[in-house]
Amino acid sequence: MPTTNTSLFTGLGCLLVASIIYFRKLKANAGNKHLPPGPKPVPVLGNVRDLQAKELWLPAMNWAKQYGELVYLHIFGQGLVFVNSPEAASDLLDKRGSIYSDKPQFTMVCDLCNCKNMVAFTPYGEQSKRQRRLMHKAFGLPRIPNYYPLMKTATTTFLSHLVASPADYLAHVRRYGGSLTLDVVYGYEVTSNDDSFLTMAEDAVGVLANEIASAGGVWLVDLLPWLQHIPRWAEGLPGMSFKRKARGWKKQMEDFVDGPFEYVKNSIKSGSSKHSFCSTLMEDDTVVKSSENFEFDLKWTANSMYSASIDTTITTVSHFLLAMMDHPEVLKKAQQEIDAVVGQDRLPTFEDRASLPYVDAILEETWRWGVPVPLNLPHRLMEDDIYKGQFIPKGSLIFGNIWAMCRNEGLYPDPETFNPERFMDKVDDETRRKRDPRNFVFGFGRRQCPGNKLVDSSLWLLISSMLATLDIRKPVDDAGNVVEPKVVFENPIFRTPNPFGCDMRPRSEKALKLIRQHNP
Ligand code: HEM
Repeated sequence: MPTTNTSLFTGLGCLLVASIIYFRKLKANAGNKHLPPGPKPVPVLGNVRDLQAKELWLPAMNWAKQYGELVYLHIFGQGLVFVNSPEAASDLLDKRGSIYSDKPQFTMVCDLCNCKNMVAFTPYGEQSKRQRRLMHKAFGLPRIPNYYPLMKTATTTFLSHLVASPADYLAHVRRYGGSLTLDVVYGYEVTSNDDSFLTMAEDAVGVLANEIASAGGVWLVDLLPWLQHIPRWAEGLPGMSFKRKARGWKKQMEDFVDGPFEYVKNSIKSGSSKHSFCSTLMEDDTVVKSSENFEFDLKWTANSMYSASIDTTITTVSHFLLAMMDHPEVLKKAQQEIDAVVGQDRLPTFEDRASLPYVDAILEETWRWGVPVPLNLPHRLMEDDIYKGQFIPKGSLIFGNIWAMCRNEGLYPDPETFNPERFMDKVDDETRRKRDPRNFVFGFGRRQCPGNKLVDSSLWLLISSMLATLDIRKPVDDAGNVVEPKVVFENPIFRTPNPFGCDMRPRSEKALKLIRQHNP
């Protein structure tokens, strides 16, 4: 047998032995306690064959229907728990947050690619709490109106780019998401679609979601962490190229973290800085003095917000466009509401929001129907736990099954249909609160998305302005036939559709004038 294969087989052999030991230990710990039900595993490998990288939320939904509110699987002894009901998510991830708020420390992403200080990966403890405090300071509800002017500029710039080159709509959405966050977080103004920070972010976020975290983010080195120490010569062996890849990605991630932060520091030094998350906190002496880790925390926190906002924004806007193309009657009804409340001589503003309930219902239904992060980002259980008589072992990865919650027929009858009317029904406050998809789509407990209030405002302004000024239709080919958008999901974490065709144009001369008036 050639040496290359010998090494691979030795590695797999060790994995097998390690898994047997681990699984026996797990069984011993479980004793006669009952794990939650789930698909039947095979010895040692566990449920490897049940898992798939693409659209895992679809089988996860079937498991939820078959087994109930908690489902347990394992791969090589590593427990995976799917939490399928809002009640269980609240009981475990919210109320028992002190043990359900850790994050898995995968060797590939955290150590080899050095992403361990990005907020979504930091273990639950002092550092994650410090970082979340910084974000809360800048993005808590009372601070959101400070960002309204930036949101307005980003929205009107987006509309004017869109009418100038509608075919490039996806590039404009990317620029919208990236430039708004660059401005809000670093005070940096993007001036073109190929801006260097924007491109850097797009590449780095793409590598993170599609390469480092592909196949759910689990690499052989995550299961056998000692493999991270293989010598350079071994990197050419089959299955061992991860270390060479990680070196390149680590440099890319560090440049992505350092570049925009250096920009803020230099602009503060030269006196040219704009108001932003970083500049506000850097110039606040009380904050600086209160923590010796301040600059480090700030640099990584700023980057985390930047990286977390781009794919999620693109995903949400994509679902909005798909919904509008499929439901012209919804678009029309929203335009009638806007025309009645706002008129056609100006764009909607935040003061109009309370008078535009149908537009709000469209945003809510877009979150619910689109589900940007269907299985949440996994949390890690820090201690053995028991829930309704079921044993959940310490170290299990906990997936909030947001997809199943947003497709819950009790909360949302006919859940596959995009139907904003469901949020227009007169219901009591308690029912309204329970059915608000924002309870789910931003995750849970102490790791819940810290950008949720910001994005609820920024995307409201974006979609209300699009509804006010644009017609959004399925494209038509040269022969006049409607081209159905091809909707394909390949990303393992975000439910981002692959690019699809969409025909957007000003709905009237007046609308075009309005758009041009803001960005001549
Ligand atoms: C467009 C809509 C967005 C959606 C649907 C979304 C959704 C999520 C979800 C599901 C999580 C995981 C929560 C958990 O682990 O329980 C998360 C985490 C996070 N999000 Fe968002 N997000 C969005 C936009 C944003 C924006 C605009 C920012 C920043 C300005 C942001 C910053 C973060 C950060 C830093 C984390 C990690 C939090 C932690 O682990 O402690 N997100 N987001």
